[in-house]
Amino acid sequence: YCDEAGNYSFMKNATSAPTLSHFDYIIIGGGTAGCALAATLSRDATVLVLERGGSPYDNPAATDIGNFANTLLDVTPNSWSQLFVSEDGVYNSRARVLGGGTVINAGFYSRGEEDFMKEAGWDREEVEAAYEWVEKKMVFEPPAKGWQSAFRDGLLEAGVSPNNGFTFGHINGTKFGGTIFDRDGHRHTAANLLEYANPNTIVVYLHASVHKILFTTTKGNQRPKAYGVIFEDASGVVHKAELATQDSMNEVILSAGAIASPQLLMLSGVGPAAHLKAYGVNPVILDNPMVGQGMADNPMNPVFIPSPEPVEVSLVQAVGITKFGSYIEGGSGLSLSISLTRSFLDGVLKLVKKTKFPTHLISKFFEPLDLRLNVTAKAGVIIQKTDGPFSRGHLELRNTDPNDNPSVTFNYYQDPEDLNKCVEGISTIMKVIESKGYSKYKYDGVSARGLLDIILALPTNLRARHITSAFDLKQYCKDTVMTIYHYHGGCQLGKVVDNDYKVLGVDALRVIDGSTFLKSPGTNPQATTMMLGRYMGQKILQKRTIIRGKEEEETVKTEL
Ligand SMILES: Cc1cc2nc3c(=O)[nH]c(=O)nc-3n(C[C@H](O)[C@H](O)[C@H](O)COP(=O)(O)OP(=O)(O)OC[C@H]3O[C@@H](n4cnc5c(N)ncnc54)[C@H](O)[C@@H]3O)c2cc1C
Repeated sequence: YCDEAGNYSFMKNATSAPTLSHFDYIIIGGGTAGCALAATLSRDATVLVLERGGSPYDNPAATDIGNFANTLLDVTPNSWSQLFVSEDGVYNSRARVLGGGTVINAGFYSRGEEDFMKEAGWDREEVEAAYEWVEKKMVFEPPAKGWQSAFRDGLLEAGVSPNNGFTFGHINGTKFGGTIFDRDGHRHTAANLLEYANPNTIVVYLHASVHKILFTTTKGNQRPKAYGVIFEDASGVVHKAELATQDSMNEVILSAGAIASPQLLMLSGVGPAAHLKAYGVNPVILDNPMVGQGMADNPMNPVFIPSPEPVEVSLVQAVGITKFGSYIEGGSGLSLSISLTRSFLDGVLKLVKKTKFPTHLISKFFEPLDLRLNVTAKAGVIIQKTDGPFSRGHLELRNTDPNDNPSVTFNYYQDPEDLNKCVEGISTIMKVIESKGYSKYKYDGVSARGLLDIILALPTNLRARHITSAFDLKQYCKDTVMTIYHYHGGCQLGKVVDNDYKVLGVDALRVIDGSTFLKSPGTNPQATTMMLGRYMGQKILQKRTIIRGKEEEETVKTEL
């Protein structure tokens, strides 16, 4: 049921959608969690997936490893990567394509830590089975060539031990993890999980932007209940999809990611009542001040290391899982077009025109550069990611347009513990750079400390630089912070959804995606996000079977 390009027969442009349709489950967002969930639910129910972006199969070269940076920096109006700038002055991106983040990310695949599973209250065996279901379809062992092996050796010399070889598991020490790039550098995405779907019971509409979740209005003490959604196609035509029957099993499920899920809940009337009223959201269905709270983004600080030797093109493969809460990852040989970088940063300038942020670093950066250049960096980049994090912020509406970015504040490094982890992380990176194992990929006489100065001069963000006479790593971490794109929260477990991912205070509505996380799982979250989609899909179907069995029993009894 797919053509040669990989397009599924059940995948259609939303312009062909009827004005009104009915399904057992309506999933908002065909992303990382959404695809896994939809494929699973379709085995025993009718499923509609509404994805605002297009198909990743339309331009296969764009998802190859060599085009990682160019695809991510393409921020033209309908590209797969939607630029946003947080109130912290850090540029960031949101996926806008079937497969979600897995289509534009760095591809590293590593399972979540034990504590994360325990805190979420998940069933261990079913978690294991759900990870395996994902891995069988789209995860590979990376090739571990020259640069990645030298980086691994440097990590071990820097004390991030033991050497745990190749594993998906989250264990302290240094390891190679999985990747969603195959040995030819082709990316496999969450959209591939739809190969598991039942083609007769699932419909995927592309370029279908959901504007609102519809609720039955409350009468007396009755809880509000979701019964459908409104979505707009690429021609601006509005469609409605409703749950097939108003029984207790059918549901609308939000899987629109950590920015859009809290935003859509608010636009549909679920959120802090005063804030919603201020934006004219009507009716307010439920006052829940926790919607949009607990937003977090793990800070990332990079170090670029020009290399005298050629390096392979690699994204994340080796990782150091330190005991002090910093993950050290790296890539090499990234190529990017300077004119695309220019248009990306022009996009940033447009978004921040009227804000407090200084922009001189951006203009200075382009002065010596030829915009026609395509650069393949003979260099490695090593980054530290702070785990957790403890620092948290919030999301607020900026307007009522679901296609626009809401206002997001992450408060990077506000918590001193996060800052300490960064300092230890950067110190470890400096040891890796100075190590014997890494020496082949660093020019003689270049010091790790000197490489940090390069980053201070680059427009890695819009934050002011505070150059002090005595070099201060804490200040360096704050000034050069970037995102590793692992933002999460906004519809957190226990605050907006219960342990079954049902939205508190309303019926027939769940949120299943990264917005429910209390912290970022594992070194990188995509493994656990896809696993969650599969795991919850299975749980929902199990419950459905039990309820249906009971209903059939009741019918037989009544007939007798
Ligand atoms: C550049 C980058 C690099 C990364 N690198 C890695 C990595 O190497 N390893 C790793 O594990 N993780 C990585 N991540 C993080 C990981 O990819 C994300 O955490 C994960 O994909 C989020 O999954 P999700 O299901 O919560 O949201 P998403 O995958 O973003 O899915 C949300 C979907 O909802 C759709 N949507 C939103 N609003 C609407 C609407 N109104 N109507 C209809 N559809 C809508 C979006 O288009 C999107 O497809 C990276 C992310 C990025 C961006």
